[in-house]
Amino acid sequence: MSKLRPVVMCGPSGVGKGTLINRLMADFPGRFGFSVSHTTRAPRPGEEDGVHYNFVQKAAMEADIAAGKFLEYAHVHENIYGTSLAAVEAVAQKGQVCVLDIDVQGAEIVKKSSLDALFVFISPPSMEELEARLRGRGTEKEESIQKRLANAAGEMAKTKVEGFFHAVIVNDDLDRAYGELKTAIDAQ
Ligand SMILES: Nc1ncnc2c1ncn2[C@@H]1O[C@H](COP(=O)(O)OP(=O)(O)OP(=O)(O)O)[C@@H](O)[C@H]1O
Ligand SMILES: Nc1nc2c(ncn2[C@@H]2O[C@H](COP(=O)(O)O)[C@@H](O)[C@H]2O)c(=O)[nH]1
Repeated sequence: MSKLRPVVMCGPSGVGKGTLINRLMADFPGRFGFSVSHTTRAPRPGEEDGVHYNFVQKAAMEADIAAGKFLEYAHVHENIYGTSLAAVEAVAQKGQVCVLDIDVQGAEIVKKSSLDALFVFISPPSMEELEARLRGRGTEKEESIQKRLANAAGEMAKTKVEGFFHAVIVNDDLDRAYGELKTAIDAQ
């Protein structure tokens, strides 16, 4: 892996984006840097402010958006999520390849930005398996699971747009999917 573009990871909630990203970061220590997003959702048990997300109040995030501090932001599952310019810059400053885990709306904005990124979509093997993973993770209340499943179809529709994603990877077997992710990153 020589000089690499930032990697934008998309896919429905619960498909395994975070799992794949964590594996990539663990396998290549110091090579990749995670873009720590801002979100107005509440932290889950075990999530650390400034590590998994910057957890912020809605009014503060809206003020920062108005001040032009975000590369992209979107309303996702009834919360606001966004990538600050500072988050991407912090990774670049360390000489690392920036990895963004964002939804499709955010990816559309990044695509139009000056960030020349590799766009990867992670697909579930089936909706039943996606639901099983979301439930199995044990982080969401029923209402949130339903919202995330309802939004999944819209996210997956974007894979039909010719040329938007450089790679679409079905995360059925984790080892195989991870191998495909590395190949896609290497092939850019
Ligand atoms: N290939 C796989 N086979 C079975 N389970 C998997 C696989 N990949 C991930 N999982 C499991 O699915 C659950 C969801 O994974 P993960 O949290 O990485 O999803 P995500 O796409 O990052 O979700 P979100 O967008 O909500 O953050 C986790 O419990 C994870 O261990
Ligand atoms: N447009 C953006 N989407 C983001 C960002 N950070 C995360 N996300 C997406 O939100 C959903 C839900 O995440 P969760 O942590 O609540 O499960 C997920 O699919 C992410 O891809 C962001 O900065 N911008």
